[in-house]
Amino acid sequence: MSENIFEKIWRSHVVAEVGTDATLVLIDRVFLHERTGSVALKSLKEAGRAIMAPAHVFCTMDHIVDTFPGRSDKTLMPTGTAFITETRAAAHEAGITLFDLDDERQGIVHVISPEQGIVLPGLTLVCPDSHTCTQGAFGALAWGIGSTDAEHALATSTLRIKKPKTMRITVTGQLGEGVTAKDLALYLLARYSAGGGKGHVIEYAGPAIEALEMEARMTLCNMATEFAAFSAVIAPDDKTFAYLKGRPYAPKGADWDLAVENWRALRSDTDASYDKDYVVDAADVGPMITWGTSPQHATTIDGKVPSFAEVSDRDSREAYDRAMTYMDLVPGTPLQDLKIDSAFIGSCTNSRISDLRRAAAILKGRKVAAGVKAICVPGSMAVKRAAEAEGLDVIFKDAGFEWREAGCSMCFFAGGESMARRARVVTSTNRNFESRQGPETRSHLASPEMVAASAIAGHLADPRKLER
Ligand SMILES: CC(C)[C@H](C(=O)O)[C@@H](O)C(=O)O
Ligand code: SF4
Repeated sequence: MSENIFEKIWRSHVVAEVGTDATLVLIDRVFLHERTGSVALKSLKEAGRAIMAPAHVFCTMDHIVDTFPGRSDKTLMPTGTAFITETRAAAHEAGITLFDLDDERQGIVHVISPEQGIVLPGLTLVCPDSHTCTQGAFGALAWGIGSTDAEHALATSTLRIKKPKTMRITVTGQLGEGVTAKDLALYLLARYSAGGGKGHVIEYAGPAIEALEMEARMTLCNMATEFAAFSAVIAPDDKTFAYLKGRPYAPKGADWDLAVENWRALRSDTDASYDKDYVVDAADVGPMITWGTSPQHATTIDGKVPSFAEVSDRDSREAYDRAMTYMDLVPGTPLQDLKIDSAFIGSCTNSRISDLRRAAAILKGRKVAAGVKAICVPGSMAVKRAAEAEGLDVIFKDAGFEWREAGCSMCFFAGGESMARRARVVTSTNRNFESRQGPETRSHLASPEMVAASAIAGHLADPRKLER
């Protein structure tokens, strides 16, 4: 019987069918962070349970840690220190691998897991964090869970879940010059709505996906969460293997050769079927920006703030009006007329070395507009070091950007770091909810190059139009 890639991974992980609507599946890797992982470790201990496979459990400090140079266990978040110190103590006691604040491998969980070769094709990986789907870019089944499920996974190396449905999005042709994976993600959200992937594992396929480098594939898979999907997956290929080869936790020697041989079979059969099957032409995708408070509120940068009539097929009048008031917008305003207060480059969506390189190419020899607060937070300390080795930090700093230590930072106000009240922020992150980046902040999601171009212009701007 023909199978798609999800079904192949699923089949090889089924332990037992439990009841009519749930399956017990084997969990190969668990990743934790100090915000939610600490909760799981604590209650596991209180229940008197041990971790089944500590060698396959990893933990990082990313959400609550500050990203200022010279940071310590003290945090801007008033109760943050306890999360850090308790996670550290619990991780040591449990014998799991911890990427602590002073560890050169520290960074955002979904950035460092691939960097370290912890996620591998065909594995199941869970983390109590919604953007775990990022790691599906490697042909793994990786998904976000709650802290209680994390406890179950830690104690038993299994999870009881309902089998998700499948959806394929085939992207034909090639993305245009200056159009990125982030633009594709926002385009799909605008086209199919933020609920479009609900309950499904999305397989991204087709020539435009095959052409994406691994870091771009991660950006695309990252935003499956905004799509309400269970997860996303991309079949592994030579780019995947080249990325993983030699990574610390990837197999070595003969084991590597055998692994690659097996991984090559991890592709959907040509006659595989899906619950939903969409085809998109890459030529239809342009540089995107969000205008509202849902990731589906996206349009091309040369567009205008839409009228209700233009979005009424997916937004209620109430949601639209609320977004317009919150974002302080007037329908019909060209998006490029919107002045910004802040620019942020970072997060598990767009903080890897290729993201920083593309932003730096725009910033080189230019200055951030007067009055704009601009911040770059590399996704990991490894990304930070790589960027510094290439002199990217100097380009960012010369342009007027702050250059930070790795972490989630201002992707996530709840971690303690914040933009100014009501600031209009152009941001390379994935969530534009109310107050996501600080009290009453107005976030516009975009690619790193659009964030850079907007920081220079002082208003939302098309990176392709900057004069050289
Ligand atoms: C703190 C964590 C549970 C949360 C998530 O799961 O998404 C965070 O990473 C976020 O992006 O809001
Ligand atoms: S960078 Fe943002 S979206 Fe990603 S894990 Fe951290 S808080 Fe969540």
